[in-house]
Amino acid sequence: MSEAIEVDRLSRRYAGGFEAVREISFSVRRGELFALLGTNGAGKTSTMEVIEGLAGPSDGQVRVLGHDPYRERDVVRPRMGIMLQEGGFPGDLTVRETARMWAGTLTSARPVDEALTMVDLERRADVAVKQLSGGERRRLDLALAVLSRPDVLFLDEPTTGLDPESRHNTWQMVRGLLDSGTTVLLTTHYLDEAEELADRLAIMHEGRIARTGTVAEVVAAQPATISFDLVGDLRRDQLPELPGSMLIESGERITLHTDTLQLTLTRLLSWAEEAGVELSGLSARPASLEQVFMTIAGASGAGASVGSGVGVLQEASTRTGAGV
Ligand SMILES: Nc1ncnc2c1ncn2[C@@H]1O[C@H](COP(=O)(O)OP(=O)(O)OP(=O)(O)O)[C@@H](O)[C@H]1O
Repeated sequence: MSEAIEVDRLSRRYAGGFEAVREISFSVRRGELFALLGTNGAGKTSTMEVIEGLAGPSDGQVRVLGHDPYRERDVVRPRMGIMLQEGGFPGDLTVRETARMWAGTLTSARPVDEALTMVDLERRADVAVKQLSGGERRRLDLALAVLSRPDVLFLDEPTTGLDPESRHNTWQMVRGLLDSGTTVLLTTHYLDEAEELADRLAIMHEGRIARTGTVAEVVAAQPATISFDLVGDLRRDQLPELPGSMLIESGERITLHTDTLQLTLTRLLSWAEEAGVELSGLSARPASLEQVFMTIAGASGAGASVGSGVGVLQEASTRTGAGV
């Protein structure tokens, strides 16, 4: 069996009938890091809780390592490591005492000092938890999550509050765990973190999965951007027809969104060469994960459907060759 986590048409409704998760499906292969991204309130935590076996699904099915994580929690829980957003441990215990206490609940924990070293907390082992900084607490939460040598590790916003060096150290540690075969399900608000770590990802919005795939696949579905300035004698109505691209004029700046970056750029540059025009401030770049995210987040605000890709932009623009 190569799938560590299988989510099949999962829905979760809260008391009162609000549907926080709406028929989502995805799977996570063994040894893979899958990132769950989304706007605030998109349903990431509601989804994670069901996969972790903390709540049952309202509809649909979840399997973790081939088992139902809610009904067969006794079987699945020992093989999971869960890093919660708030660890909630007593502040008067030291870091080492806290880790020892947690290790005492596990059947085959790794040595406490090894776990503290993994998260760079060994020098803080004798400090009371209440004296730790926010970032150090986060790292303690992570140490506790890996104490059981889990097959499946759940990381809920693991680097929130960490300084850049600690973030990079955490990423290194997660890569090490992946190399040793651990499967990781990550939620994060940092898109660079997903770009760094995720083999595949899903972007959730309003309870549904709006996009899923590798970072490259998700980004490829989003139009690329070409921009330049209208300066000197150059006017918008002189520009050539560029089929399949969408033009936005903002002051002197012209921005083109296109699904065919190479073709559109070639046509634009050929025209500029023939016409003897210098395209001042020219830049051409593929879409970023951030643009995909913003399109999804903005789509609902503009009344466009998620998945239409450029719904928001279309309202404020025209297509080249049709009215320019
Ligand atoms: N116990 C609950 N009862 C009712 N509604 C809830 C409950 N918990 C969460 N919700 C609602 O479900 C929706 C999804 O919340 P959830 O916490 O899963 O989102 P999220 O993607 O994790 O958000 P964030 O990024 O802000 O943590 C939100 O509208 C939230 O208000």
